[in-house]
Amino acid sequence: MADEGATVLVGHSEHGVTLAARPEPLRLAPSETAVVVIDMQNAYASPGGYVDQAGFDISGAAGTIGKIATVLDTARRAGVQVIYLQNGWDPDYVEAGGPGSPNWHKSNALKTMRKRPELAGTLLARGGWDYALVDALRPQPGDISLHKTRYSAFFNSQLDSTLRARGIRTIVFVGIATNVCVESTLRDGFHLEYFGVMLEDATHHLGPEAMQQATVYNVEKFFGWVSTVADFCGSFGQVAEG
Ligand SMILES: NC(=O)N/C=C\C(=O)O
Repeated sequence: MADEGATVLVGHSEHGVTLAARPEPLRLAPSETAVVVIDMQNAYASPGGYVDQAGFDISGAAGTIGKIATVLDTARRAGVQVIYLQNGWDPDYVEAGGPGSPNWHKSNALKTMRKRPELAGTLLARGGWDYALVDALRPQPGDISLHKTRYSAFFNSQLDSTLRARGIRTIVFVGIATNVCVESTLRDGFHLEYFGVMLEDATHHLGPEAMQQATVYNVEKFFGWVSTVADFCGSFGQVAEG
């Protein structure tokens, strides 16, 4: 058993990099690590997108975009797989589920469209502006893009098979929202035996600031590790330059 506070060795990481993280550092092989970008769509990060229309404060969201771009640049140069997730449904909302689905009752996008019929067909519909990734975070050659229809990116998606086929053991999470889709996916990943790391300053919450801190606590104490953009780029940047 590893000592409390000692570096956790993940997979074949003998010649890997050490990432400063809480509650302890991780030793990671770049080829067994993926950065998963959760839902950096206009819906979640742009004025006029779904969460803005639904009445959430999105003022902090824009600040994550540049940080995520920096992380992705370092990851690609270090040979770390970049995987984008996009949340939403077909334009007819069949994938959203009807009244028999809890999603139909809880999704604030669906609720907002029911309350404001002029928005019907616009929010989180595949092919539309709201569903699209923000311009500054367009996938690059070699990146993988996956669709998801529920908060957890593992549910009814290609994520698990995509990761397993590439021997990925560690998922580094960035994106929105910390306390909804990021946390749901990191928790499911934990139960599927993935090591989950959340970069706390490259994620943004929905709701009060306490939500961000609650997820940071949950991840650090129960489900994974918490690190920062500077630490990620410091560690994996050495591989990128080497
Ligand atoms: N990406 C997310 O965390 N989404 C949260 C809420 C929603 O999609 O309604």
